Amino acid sequence: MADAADVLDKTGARTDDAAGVITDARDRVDALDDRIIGLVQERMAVSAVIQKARIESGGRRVNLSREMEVLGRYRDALGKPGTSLAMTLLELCRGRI
Ligand SMILES: O=C(O)C(=O)C[C@]1(C(=O)O)C=C[C@@H](O)C=C1
Repeated sequence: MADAADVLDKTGARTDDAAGVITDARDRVDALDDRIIGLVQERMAVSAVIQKARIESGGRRVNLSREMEVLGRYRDALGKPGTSLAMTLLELCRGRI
């Protein structure tokens, strides 16, 4: 059975109140991460539809001008780390180039 010391240790909190806040908020973070992962998987599937249509029409998998637009949206919304996030998303969606 987890005693109070275990709970405090797991959360890094130094009081029971703080440990309760952290435990509840971590549940919300986990739920958000589940949704984010689901959205990323959905984005990968939609991106695959686009790439397949373009390749089957004789075009290339990658469209750099569109990637610049995507990078710009994330940078405008989230700053420099947004650019890194968008680059990771693009790599997930179209593979490494
Ligand atoms: O929008 C496109 O044309 C896509 O192919 C989708 C996408 C993306 O995942 O955002 C993927 C590869 C391209 O290089 C550009 C963008």
